[in-house]
Amino acid sequence: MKIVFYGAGNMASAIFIGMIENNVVKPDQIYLTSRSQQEKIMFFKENLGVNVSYDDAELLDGADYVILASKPQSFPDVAKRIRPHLEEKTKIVSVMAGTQIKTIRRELKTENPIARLMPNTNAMVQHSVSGISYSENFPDKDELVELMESFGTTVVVEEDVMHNITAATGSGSAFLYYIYEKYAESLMELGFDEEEALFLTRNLVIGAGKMVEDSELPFSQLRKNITSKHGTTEAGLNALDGEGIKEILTATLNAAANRSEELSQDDE
Ligand SMILES: NC(=O)C1=CN([C@@H]2O[C@H](COP(=O)(O)OP(=O)(O)OC[C@H]3O[C@@H](n4cnc5c(N)ncnc54)[C@H](OP(=O)(O)O)[C@@H]3O)[C@@H](O)[C@H]2O)C=CC1
Ligand SMILES: O=C(O)[C@@H]1CCC=N1
Repeated sequence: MKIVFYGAGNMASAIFIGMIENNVVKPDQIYLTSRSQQEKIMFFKENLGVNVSYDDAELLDGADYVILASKPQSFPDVAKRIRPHLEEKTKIVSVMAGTQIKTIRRELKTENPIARLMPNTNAMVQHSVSGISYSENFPDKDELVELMESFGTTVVVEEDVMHNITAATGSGSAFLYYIYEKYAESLMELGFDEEEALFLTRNLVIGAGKMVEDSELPFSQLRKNITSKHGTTEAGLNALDGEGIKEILTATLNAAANRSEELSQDDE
């Protein structure tokens, strides 16, 4: 199997590191290229044993999969590189937010099978939850799912659901990290110094994550187990509701999903 990544940034590296760590592919089956940051991809070559090249003919020769992992705005340049060398057997997998299958087809001028994947950077620890949608002519869906499940779980969705998946899980961890950042800042306002605030927040998040992983209980029950009648937790939760936590999260997710739609219209 030969898997070629156009783009070796945050998302691509989380995917290939996740795949390698899980032994689903060998490092020498992975080929990386980028726009200009040779140092960065040489680091991956030296530390992981993956291949690196800027020669598109060599990269695409016999490729089973090409992973499109640049920013959507860089895709026209990426397409220019790929177009002349794309072989019929190569399946294309895009992780670009908002870029539609029909746009990828048009830019690459190809009838090759195309899938869209919306992963997240938790791929690095094999915990991405990724949406997948396929072009009609995509063969071997099972092979792709198996590859993608090497770095987490997958849900197959219609392409128009990708906007919501992008918001929910593609961007989702960033929203959670931001809440943790703000939590630590609020702890500093309570009087903890920065080191203490980060230590407390980090361990709180790790512990809560492990509870979610290990417990069969729904979130609501985990919460109820902490909340005494007329106690401190109830007081805090009432303040959270009073500030409109649900509305804030709904607005956050709508803004992200709408931006995905806008990105998809940019390339109409
Ligand atoms: N980050 C995330 O959490 C997620 C990102 N995505 C999607 O993944 C994609 C990449 O995001 P992210 O990894 O964060 O971005 P990064 O900026 O970290 O990486 C972008 C990569 O694309 C490369 N690139 C740009 N132009 C070209 C080109 N002409 N030829 C080859 N490579 C090129 C860059 O190379 P160089 O460094 O040399 O400029 C870089 O390696 C986006 O489309 C985004 O929507 C999807 C889900 C989650
Ligand atoms: O912010 C973005 O546009 C990309 C897509 C999902 C996560 N990062």
